[in-house]
Amino acid sequence: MPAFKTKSQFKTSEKNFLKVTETAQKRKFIIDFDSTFTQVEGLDELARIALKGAPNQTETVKAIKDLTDQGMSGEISFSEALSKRLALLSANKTHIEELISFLKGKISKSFARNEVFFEHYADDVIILSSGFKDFIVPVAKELGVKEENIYANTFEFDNDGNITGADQSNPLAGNGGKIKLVESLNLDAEIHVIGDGFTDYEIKASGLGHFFYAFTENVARPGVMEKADHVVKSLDEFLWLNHLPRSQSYPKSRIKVLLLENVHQAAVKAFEDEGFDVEFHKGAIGEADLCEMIKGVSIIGIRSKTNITPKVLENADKLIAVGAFCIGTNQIDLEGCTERGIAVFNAPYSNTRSVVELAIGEIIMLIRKIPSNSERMHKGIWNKSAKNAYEIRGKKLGLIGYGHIGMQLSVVAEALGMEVYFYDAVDRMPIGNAIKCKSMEEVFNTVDVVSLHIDGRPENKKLIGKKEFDQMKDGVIFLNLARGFVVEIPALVDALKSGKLAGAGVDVFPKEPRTNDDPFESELMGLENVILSPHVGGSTEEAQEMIGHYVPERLLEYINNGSTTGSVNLPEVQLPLLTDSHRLLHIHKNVPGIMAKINTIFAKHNINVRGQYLKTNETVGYVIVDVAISYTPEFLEELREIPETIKFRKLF
Ligand SMILES: NC(=O)C1=CN([C@@H]2O[C@H](COP(=O)(O)OP(=O)(O)OC[C@H]3O[C@@H](n4cnc5c(N)ncnc54)[C@H](O)[C@@H]3O)[C@@H](O)[C@H]2O)C=CC1
Ligand SMILES: O=C(O)C(=O)COP(=O)(O)O
Repeated sequence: MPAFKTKSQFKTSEKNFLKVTETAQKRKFIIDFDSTFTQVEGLDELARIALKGAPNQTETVKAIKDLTDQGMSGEISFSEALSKRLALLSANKTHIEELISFLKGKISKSFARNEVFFEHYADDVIILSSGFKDFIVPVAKELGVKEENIYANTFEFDNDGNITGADQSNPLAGNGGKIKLVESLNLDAEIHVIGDGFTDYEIKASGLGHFFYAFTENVARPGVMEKADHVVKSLDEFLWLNHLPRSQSYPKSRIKVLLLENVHQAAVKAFEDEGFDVEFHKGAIGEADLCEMIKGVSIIGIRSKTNITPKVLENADKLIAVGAFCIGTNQIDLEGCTERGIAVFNAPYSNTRSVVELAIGEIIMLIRKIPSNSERMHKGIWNKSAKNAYEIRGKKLGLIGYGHIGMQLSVVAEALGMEVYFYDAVDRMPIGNAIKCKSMEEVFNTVDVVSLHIDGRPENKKLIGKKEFDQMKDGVIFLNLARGFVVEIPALVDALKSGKLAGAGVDVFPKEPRTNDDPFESELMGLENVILSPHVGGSTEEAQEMIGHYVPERLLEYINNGSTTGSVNLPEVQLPLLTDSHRLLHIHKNVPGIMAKINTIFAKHNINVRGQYLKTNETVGYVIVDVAISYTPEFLEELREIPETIKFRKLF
């Protein structure tokens, strides 16, 4: 679904609503072009294009960029920066054509998504730039800016179409150009100036502008930011601050997303592309630090090693959603999240295949005694022998836990000629030729290889100990790629040392290092025919990339549209896209009478309901109502004040 509304989705009634909120005072919006309307500086890019392939390209482009920065930050005068830059450029008209098509793809993201503002205020938006009309006009017109409202320099060319300089009669070619130009416009309005440079601030400083907004989506210049009335990370923030037509009900650049444990960059991009304020960390974060870091965060993305504990939740003053970029959610206080109306999502299938492949690989390696052979070889010992080395064909594989991973492993193992037996706490239908067992003990008594694929629910703590190992046949291969705490490590060590187990593959541990810089310790270290791996069952490029797309999609659907598809703790609702209405999302305690209270408020305020959806689970109810836009703040307040309300959001 689109993350923001396009012009056509922004219906008349919504525009009318926004009109009402306008102030009586006429406003004009003076907007800078380079690094504000577009993500880049036009002249720098022109230099890059014109000097492509030239021997001195890198140095010249850098020199031009340095001059741009010096001019923008006020270190040297504007006219000095401009004339020096033009002297370094060896550009002509064909380069300008290339630049225009490049710049059309580099319109700042928050500008591109707010076409509705430019359309609505076409008469009041002024582009004021020390750049050049030759490339600014075709780009700014893309969003509906009127050509007559674009003020900028113009190039001068020689007969061959080469740029020779700037039209010096234009006030914008000299120092203080922007001020002179605004003065000449005689604007009788409240002037709002948006830009990233010192010359933009100077309009306000000269007394001609009323407000200056330092725009930092593309470049943040501290010297300019400290002069600003407001620092805005996106145009959305500017529009929100001024109650102007916009595509985001609340600016995403004010919504903090904290991504931990090196989640795939696709996830970072998904949130950044929509303008969220993203913070990324490679490692997991411990409880004490997370209690601080979580403050002000609306969305957190974690993997298996960051614990969202009750204490963390106590500090999560703004948290709306948790994304587990993995399968397991045992690291999250799900109950606490539900009670607080925080939606939790995971990636239930994306790394299944990766775990299965690792399990198959380990079974073959262990049954052939490759780990111990390999270790000896590294010490120079050659010990060629078939003794106690077997094929997996015809061997019996026992699966404890026959969920997504267990089932897929079952299919692949059968394809390799293994017989599969399984036990699951839930009555699961066998796939292929797998044989369902009534207990773990029945599996243990039967099979040659035991592999655990249960989830990490608290009841599974120490599920496998001495008693269970004793129930297994002698010489069994044992795998744990599920969760470390489900196995009693001392009992596993004893079973390996005594020869009860012929080998083991262990990917998960009761205590795992939080980052790659922390040491790993385990009693399993140094044991014969044991494969230890650093919890990499799901760590493949394929799985991580898939997860990096899948989880943000779920989170964004929830944030943007209210859908809870795939949530592991909130009632699942798949909602239609929101058009021509406002959407109210109300999460409440699931107690009798709550819907009556909600409906009474709707009736009292005579609200025109366009769609209503309700789903409950044991703890909470989630009601979504699409309403016509003509409601009052008092109506919203009354809904919010229903005592059973847990969370209330409004989307448009
Ligand atoms: N090593 C790694 O990197 C990875 C580890 N995992 C772990 O694997 C687990 C399983 O993943 P999926 O198969 O996708 O989950 P799933 O939820 O589809 O399957 C788990 C199955 O275990 C069963 N189960 C739970 N406790 C049981 C018990 N005591 N006895 C018998 N059956 C029991 C459940 O009924 C369910 O059918 C995850 O929860 C996660 O902890 C998952 C992905 C990667
Ligand atoms: O998916 C799971 O549950 C896993 O155990 C994988 O965890 P990870 O993403 O590697 O921290």
